[in-house]
Amino acid sequence: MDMEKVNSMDFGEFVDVFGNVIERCPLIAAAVWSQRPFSDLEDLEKHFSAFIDALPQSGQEGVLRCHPDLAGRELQRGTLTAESQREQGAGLTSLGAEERLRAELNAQYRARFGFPFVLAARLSDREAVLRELARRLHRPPALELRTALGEVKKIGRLRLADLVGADP
Ligand SMILES: NC(=O)N[C@H]1NC(=O)NC1=O
Repeated sequence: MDMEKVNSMDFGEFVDVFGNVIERCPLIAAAVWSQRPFSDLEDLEKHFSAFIDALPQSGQEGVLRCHPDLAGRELQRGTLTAESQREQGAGLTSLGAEERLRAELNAQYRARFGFPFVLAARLSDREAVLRELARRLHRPPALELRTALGEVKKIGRLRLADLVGADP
């Protein structure tokens, strides 16, 4: 799909295609549509990021809360969005002690910060997820909010590249 095609999309089509660039936040795609035309993929990506940056803290936390737990119950139940399923399904299924430790750390993280632990799964692997969970769990909340939003943007960048980089 090229940029000319993206810029020619009507509102409904744009939200259908880009509505899950930010997990379960089609409102962001809806707002970005108003800012077309986009010069290239990077420009499109900047608009998604800028929208997130401009949100008040409650909105930024809301964006994070729209994410499923990483390798959590939804992965096992198969109720993730198609994008999340692809990202998490590849390398994050595991059983037994590791699974329990990850669930426990995910729960501690959510209890401390009030949003789920978010990490771009496609740029990571099982061991790194556990390492990062343990490391980020004890950081100051303001710093952690910034880091988590950075991961949301990385996930969005990869999803956009899948969509726009793809052949028509
Ligand atoms: N919680 C969390 O990080 N979720 C995700 N990460 C990712 O790469 N895809 C997701 O759904």
